[in-house]
Amino acid sequence: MPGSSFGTLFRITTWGESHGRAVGVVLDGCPAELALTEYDIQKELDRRRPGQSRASTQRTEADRVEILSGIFEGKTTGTPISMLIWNRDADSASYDLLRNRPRPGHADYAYQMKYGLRDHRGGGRSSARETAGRVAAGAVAKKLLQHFGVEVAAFVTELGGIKSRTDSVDLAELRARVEANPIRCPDPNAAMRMMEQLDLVRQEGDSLGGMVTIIARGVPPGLGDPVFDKLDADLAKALMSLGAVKAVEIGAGIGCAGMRGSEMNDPLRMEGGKIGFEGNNAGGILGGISTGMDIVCRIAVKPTPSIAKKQHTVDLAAGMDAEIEIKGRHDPAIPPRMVPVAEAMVAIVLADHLLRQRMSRL
Ligand SMILES: Cc1cc2nc3c(=O)[nH]c(=O)nc-3n(C[C@H](O)[C@H](O)[C@H](O)COP(=O)(O)O)c2cc1C
Ligand SMILES: C=C(O[C@@H]1CC(C(=O)O)=C[C@@H](OP(=O)(O)O)[C@H]1O)C(=O)O
Repeated sequence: MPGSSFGTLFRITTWGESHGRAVGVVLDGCPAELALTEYDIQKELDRRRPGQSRASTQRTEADRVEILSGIFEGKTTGTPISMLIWNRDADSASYDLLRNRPRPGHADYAYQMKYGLRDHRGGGRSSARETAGRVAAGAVAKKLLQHFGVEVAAFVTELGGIKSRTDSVDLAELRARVEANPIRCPDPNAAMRMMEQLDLVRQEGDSLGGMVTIIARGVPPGLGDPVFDKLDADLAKALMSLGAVKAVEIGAGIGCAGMRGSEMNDPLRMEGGKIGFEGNNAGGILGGISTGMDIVCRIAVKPTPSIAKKQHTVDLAAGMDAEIEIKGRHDPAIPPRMVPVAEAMVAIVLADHLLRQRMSRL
């Protein structure tokens, strides 16, 4: 189905709606003989699952994965891997009054303009519930990357204007600190202040935005393409394809505009017989191709559009101005929930390019 698939050799198609029976993914192109268990998938889905803290939507879903195909006796078979996650706690009645009233900031109006009709219960395909399929496929990508010594970790670096300091360089330690608090910020002081701010804003019926950083370590040099399917271009598309992401930065990102060449360039040098770089403003990518340095992406995530505060909208059936009060269960801020989802998208792009790179040289 056009618009539902992503990737070239490691290709995913997600399916399902937030208030339909289930959501899921078909992953085609994963090589055979990759050791893979249900637990590998479940542990990533558990990180994404809604309803885990007051920083998240109160919709409670177990999100147990059912693997329908592509795995035999703990290994991938090389055939399409199909995975299903049931919807058990959709509260569709909370959307009854919104049938003809598009939510400001959400996809409702544009979605209706595209298809001419719309299942008004939840965001349908534009709901973040769709990302469960991406995270399931991302878990397979992570397993494949592990085989090549590549790891991916994401964390919240800013929420509601509160910025964090991140000094840890060890990804395992970083990950432990990220999972230690519901904000998923590795700086415990900043995380505490972010949560206080979030509690205040939630009480006012409002929401917050923020920034998420994603690091990929151990990526071999040479992944990507010099034109069009540049690694940074594919990462930007993957991350921008997530709801609420409004900007993607690689390395120095937007800050590069104010720098001089002598500040921006990362000089090369020999380090113990190997070639290295003195800095990483490039974010691990030059000319669309990985350099072997950490790949560093930052995404700007807008405040959750579905807020409890009364807002102006229109009534599409009556053709009149109207007011809207949203009663459903929504994330007061998206960045903490974005962490496993952004990791999954980066892992999928890297897995795709790893497989492509194996075809580009004898
Ligand atoms: C992980 C994640 C969780 C989200 N949670 C919510 C939510 O609870 N309520 C909501 O209205 N939007 C939520 N969104 C954002 C909407 O899905 C998104 O704003 C909508 O699809 C419109 O897309 P756009 O913001 O990119 O224009 C979430 C997005 C992500 C990625
Ligand atoms: C259900 C999830 O998050 C949902 C993301 C979402 C949205 O509009 O993006 C809206 C809410 O869902 P509902 O359709 O029930 O109003 C959130 O609860 C999930 O992530 O699994």
